[in-house]
Amino acid sequence: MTSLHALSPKAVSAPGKVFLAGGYLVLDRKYTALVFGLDARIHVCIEPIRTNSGVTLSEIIVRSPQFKEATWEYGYRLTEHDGGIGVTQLRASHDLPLTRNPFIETTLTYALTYISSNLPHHLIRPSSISIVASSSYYSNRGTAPSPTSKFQAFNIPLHSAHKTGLGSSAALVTSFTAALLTYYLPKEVFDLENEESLRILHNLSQASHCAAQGKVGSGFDIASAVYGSCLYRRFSPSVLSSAPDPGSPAFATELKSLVEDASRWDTQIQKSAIRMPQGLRLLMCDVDCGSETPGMVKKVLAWREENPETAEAIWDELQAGNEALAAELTRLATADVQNGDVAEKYARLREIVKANRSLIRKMSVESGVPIEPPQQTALLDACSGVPGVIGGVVPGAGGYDAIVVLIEDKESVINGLKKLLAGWKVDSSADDGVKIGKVGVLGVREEMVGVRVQDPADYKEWIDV
Ligand SMILES: Nc1ncnc2c1ncn2[C@@H]1O[C@H](COP(=O)(O)OP(=O)(O)O)[C@@H](O)[C@H]1O
Ligand SMILES: C[C@@](O)(CCOP(=O)(O)OP(=O)(O)O)CC(=O)O
Repeated sequence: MTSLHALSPKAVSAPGKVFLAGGYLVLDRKYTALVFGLDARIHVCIEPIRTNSGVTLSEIIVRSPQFKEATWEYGYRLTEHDGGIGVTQLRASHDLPLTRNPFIETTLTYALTYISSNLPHHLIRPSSISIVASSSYYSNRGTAPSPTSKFQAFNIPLHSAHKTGLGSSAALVTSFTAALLTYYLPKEVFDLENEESLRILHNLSQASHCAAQGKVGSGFDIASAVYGSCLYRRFSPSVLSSAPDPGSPAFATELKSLVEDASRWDTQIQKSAIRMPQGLRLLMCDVDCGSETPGMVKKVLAWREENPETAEAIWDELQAGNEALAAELTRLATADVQNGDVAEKYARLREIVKANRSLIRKMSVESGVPIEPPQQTALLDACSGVPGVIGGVVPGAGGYDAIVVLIEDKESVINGLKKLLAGWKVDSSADDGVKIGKVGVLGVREEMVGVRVQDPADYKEWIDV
């Protein structure tokens, strides 16, 4: 094997998501989801390995320098029978426990395998990879290492970090895959400016994310990490449920075919179908109380199977409401409606959000799953009463952990919400006995752009620590 051209540092970032409409529905290809990308991003910087001391020939070191003890070292080798690149975690030091990061390990295995099948006669050279995330992915308090720093250091290990639910694993898998492909493959083969490369990135990231999660979800979070805000129709679950296992004979050839063969994928991603009108924005609020998405999904789907008629009526009505929401946002974004009475301008939008919420509550009550539980109803009603707030919903699977509000993009509106939330208490007398904790405004908003190339120099202070 010969070694490739001189490799220079590369950096990439991918956005987190907020699932505005279509939770549960999107699991069925008949229905679609409205997903917004966020300005909270996960950045991955990759460069040739810096030191030769103690580094064996085929080694990739991954670090997440904002967290304590977050270094993962991997040895890699080409396996026999076309099984792809096998990745083995190495012990960074005898004093440290071996903590695994399945998202990194799996993504590395899939991406290196794909790279090696595109460069069969080249050696994959060792590299050093750093991950840096926007602070809003975690609700822990961090400190900025310098006054100009855009990121914060959290003085805790990653497993103690409290996630805010912006889709860290999907943004990580996408930017990690994109960084590896951009770094190792020549620009003629992979280039993030090119639609075909985005399609490859999407398919490969979906495969890695599913394998790391151990389940096939709808994939909306990878779609928005790659493409940014979009209207999303999922791929058929069979596309990935029959995917080959890493290391099995012919894994490399089958993965290449799965990723590249457009006829195997029936995903539909429409970027032009969703817009955010000028003068409006989304605002996320983190509720200090968790919900387990997989358990809720299981229950909702079981109820739907037992009650097909009732479910179908709700699903169809909600799909129509979600389409109306996308259409109204687009109308407001494109038509000449900038002037005029604000209350009148947003009246229809307000009605649509309200009607969709009542259908989500119906879904909750009928299925017995707390998608919009009474505590969130009270919170959303109160937020909707703040001047300048159009309305709000429980995003994605719903539950107790977050709300998203659509508001007029004015400081006074955010201040009004902050004032309301600062004093927000939910009594424990709700029937389910669940007491939600503090509600905080997350400093994130929608962003239309998906994965993008970054300047590696921007991460210098994190790579040199
Ligand atoms: N900054 C980071 N560095 C390394 N790995 C990360 C980072 N943030 C998230 N991850 C990985 O993603 C996992 C969280 O994924 P998941 O539980 O699916 O949450 P989410 O809903 O945010 O995607 C973590 O356990 C870790 O493996
Ligand atoms: C129920 C769903 O349709 C949407 C879940 O959306 P969330 O945004 O709640 O997801 P997590 O980040 O995994 O908690 C499941 C799916 O589409 O896979």
